[in-house]
Amino acid sequence: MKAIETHGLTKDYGKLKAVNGLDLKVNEGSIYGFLGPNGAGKSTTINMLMGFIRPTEGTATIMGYDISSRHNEISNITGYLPERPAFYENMTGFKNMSYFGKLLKVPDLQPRIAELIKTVGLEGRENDRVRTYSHGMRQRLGIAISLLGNPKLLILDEPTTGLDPQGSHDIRKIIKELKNDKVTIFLSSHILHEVQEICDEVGIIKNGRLIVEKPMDNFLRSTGGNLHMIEIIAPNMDASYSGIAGNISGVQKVTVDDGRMSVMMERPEIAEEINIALIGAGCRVRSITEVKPTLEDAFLKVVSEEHAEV
Ligand SMILES: Nc1ncnc2c1ncn2[C@@H]1O[C@H](COP(=O)(O)OP(=O)(O)OP(=O)(O)O)[C@@H](O)[C@H]1O
Repeated sequence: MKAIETHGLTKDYGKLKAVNGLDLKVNEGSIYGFLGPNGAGKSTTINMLMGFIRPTEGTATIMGYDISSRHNEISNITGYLPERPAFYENMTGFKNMSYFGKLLKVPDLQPRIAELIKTVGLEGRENDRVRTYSHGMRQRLGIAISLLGNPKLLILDEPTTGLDPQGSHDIRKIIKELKNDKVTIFLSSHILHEVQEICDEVGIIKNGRLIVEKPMDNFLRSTGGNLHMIEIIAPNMDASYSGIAGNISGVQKVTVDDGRMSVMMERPEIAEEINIALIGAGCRVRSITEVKPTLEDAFLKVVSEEHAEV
C-alpha cells in the first residue's frame, strides 16, 4: 500500500488547470519532497489531499482510504502543517495544544503535550500567549499540534520557510526522527539543499503536471547523465595535465581552472587511475574529492525542459 496515491487528480479554476492529471505515488515510510516553481499546484494538491477542496476530476487515497469518502479515518492518521498555521492568538501555546488535542480525542493529553513541547523545543515558552511568538516558534507549535494524534502520515507545506538556521536545523532533525518512527512525511518546499538532505523521494510538479517522480539518488544521477564528477587539487596543477586525465578510458570531460581539475567520468573507480597517471606525470596531487550533483542543478534542469519525464 502507498501512503499517498493519486490517479488523474485534477483541479480546475475556470480555464486554469491548477492541478492537471496528477498521478502521485508516495511510499510508506519515506520522506517525499514535493517540489515545483511558484504557482505549480503544490498547495492545491495538498488542499485536495486534506479534503479542504474537491478535485474536479480524479481520485486519491491516503493509506488506502479514499479522500472523497473516508475523511474521518484520514484525519485520524494524518498530521498537517499549513504554510501559515493559524492559532488562537490570545491563548498560550499549551492551551492551543490542549484545545486541538481535545478535538482529536488524544489519550493522556497532558503528558503528550509536555513531550511534544520538548520535542519541538518550546520549553519555557509554552505558557506565553501565541501572539507573542516569533515565526519560528509558531512553526514549532504548528508541528507539535500536527503530531498530537501520533500520525502515520505528516503533510508539511513549506515547514522551514523563513526560519533561522537553528530553527530549520531543529525541524529537519525532528523530521528525520519521525522517519525513524516509521512516519511517512510529505513536504513541499523551495529550500532545495534541505530537501536534498532529508528526502529520499522527489516529485516535481510544473503547470499542474508531474514531470518527475523518483528516488532522490536516481534523480540526481539521471540529470547528471549518470556521470560521476571529481575535483583534484594540486599546487602545480595546470592545463598541461588535462591530456593525461583525458586519455584514460571512461573519462568524458576534463577542465582545469585555478589550480583545480574537474573530471566527469563514467565510473567512480576511474579516479584511482587518474591519480596514478597524474602522479606519474609529476603532478603533486593533494586531494581528490567527489562532487555530488545538487538538487538545485537537477531541479533547474528539469523545470527548464518542456517535455515530461514520467
Ligand atoms: N482559489 C483559487 N482560485 C483561482 N486560482 C487559484 C486558486 N488557488 C490557487 N489558484 C491558482 O492555481 C495555481 C496553483 O496554485 P498553488 O497555490 O497550488 O501553487 P503552489 O505550487 O503551491 O505555489 P507556491 O510555491 O507559490 O506556494 C496558481 O496559478 C494559482 O494562482
